[in-house]
Amino acid sequence: MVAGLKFNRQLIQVREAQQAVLHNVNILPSEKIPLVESFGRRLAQTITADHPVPPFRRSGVDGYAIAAVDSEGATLDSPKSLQVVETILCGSPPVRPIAPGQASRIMTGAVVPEGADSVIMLEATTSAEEQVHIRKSLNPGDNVTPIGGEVQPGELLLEAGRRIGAGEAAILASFGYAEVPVYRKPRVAIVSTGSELLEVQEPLTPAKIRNSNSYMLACLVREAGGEPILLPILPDDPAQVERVLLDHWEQVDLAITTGGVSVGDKDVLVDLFERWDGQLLFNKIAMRPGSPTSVGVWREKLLFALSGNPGACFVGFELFVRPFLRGLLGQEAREHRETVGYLNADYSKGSAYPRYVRGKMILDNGTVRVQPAGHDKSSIMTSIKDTDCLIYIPAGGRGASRDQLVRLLLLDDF
Ligand SMILES: Nc1nc2c(c(=O)[nH]1)N[C@H]1C(S)=C(S)[C@@H](COP(=O)(O)OP(=O)(O)OC[C@H]3O[C@@H](n4cnc5c(N)ncnc54)[C@H](O)[C@@H]3O)O[C@H]1N2
Ligand code: MOO
Ligand SMILES: [Mg+2]
Repeated sequence: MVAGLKFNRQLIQVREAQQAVLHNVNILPSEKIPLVESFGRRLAQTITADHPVPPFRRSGVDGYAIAAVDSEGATLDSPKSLQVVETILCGSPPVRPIAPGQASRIMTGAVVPEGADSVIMLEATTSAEEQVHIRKSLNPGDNVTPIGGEVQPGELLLEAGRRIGAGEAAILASFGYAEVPVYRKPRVAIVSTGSELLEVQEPLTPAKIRNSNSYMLACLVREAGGEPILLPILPDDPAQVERVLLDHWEQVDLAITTGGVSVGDKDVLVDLFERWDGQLLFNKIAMRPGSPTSVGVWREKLLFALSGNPGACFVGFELFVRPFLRGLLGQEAREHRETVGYLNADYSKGSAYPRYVRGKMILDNGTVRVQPAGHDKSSIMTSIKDTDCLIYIPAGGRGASRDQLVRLLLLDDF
């Protein structure tokens, strides 16, 4: 990019910008971690079943294992009596097969013995000495889960790229993955720039504000499966920003800066882009907020220069950084899930560019409605906490009106 860039920017569409970013995805290497620490991580390997579940014929109730044919015609008033040959507890295989006229006492989760094809619940029996009286007729298979009844050997259980949560952890444990292959967490440097910024612990002084973007971004990075590396706030000095970023460049996979991307005298990232040896992918996007959001490739890594305005910073992360992180973590689907919903209030601000308005979904008796944030200016930070979707308002003069159906980008990570 050449000097004069500040005022000479080439506008591109959001989709083109996203594609330019995603073009630079290289899936991260994998590592093995203990299962107990794997929550929220992304599987680096497809998991298939190497054994059936259950691995043995399993009783679903406490009662007696029998051959169903031996219970034929049994009722409450005319029970069938069988000889009890064994008690089968969980964790110990049965030692005696059932012969005609015989039964074995059995517990929920224990192995159904040879010769038995069903289990009668304890409550439908009475017993005396070595005898059990069956008071109900059973069908073969009643209360027995066959071998492989839940999972057959060779079945696909979990695809690579999947986020590990409760259900995935249960599967991994069942199949013996004490160590889980996951993609390494992307390490993300976060640098807020701006000479007006104070560290969180500092008292307010004239013309200053505390840095909130770094902490917001650190949460977003974590939520997306990355490891945030918070660097100290930096003043509007491009040489210093360049030096600090380069000092950390080896140890990170990407960097996010905030602030200094517009046309102010001290817009420090713009000045950095004029002096660095990187390649700018774009510096002006047809969107609100965050039109000056810029992304470049620097020594084979991406630098996401997000706007300093908190609202624009948030939207910039969602539209560009999160899809990129999904890519690094091996996910096929990198874009946000979408749905549609009815606007719960007029949104009368028109715009030359499409808008991504912070919204909160309301599930109203099977209908999705969406409340646009009351304070949605890009400088507003307090409405971010109530945002679970971005409302897409197409470019145009009139915005959108209450009850109009609008596109929604869901911000949950699937
Ligand atoms: N003449 C023009 N002025 C502006 C334009 C424009 O096109 N022409 N664009 C506006 C838009 S749109 C945006 S968005 C902002 C972009 O600003 P920058 O990315 O350069 O960000 P800064 O100027 O550094 O800061 C903007 C605002 O955000 C506050 N800020 C910055 N960093 C933080 C932080 N870490 N935590 C909390 N708040 C932060 C900063 O104090 C400013 O108030 O430019 C418009 N101007
Ligand atoms: O595009 Mo700026 O991000 O509106 O405030
Ligand atoms: Mg500025």
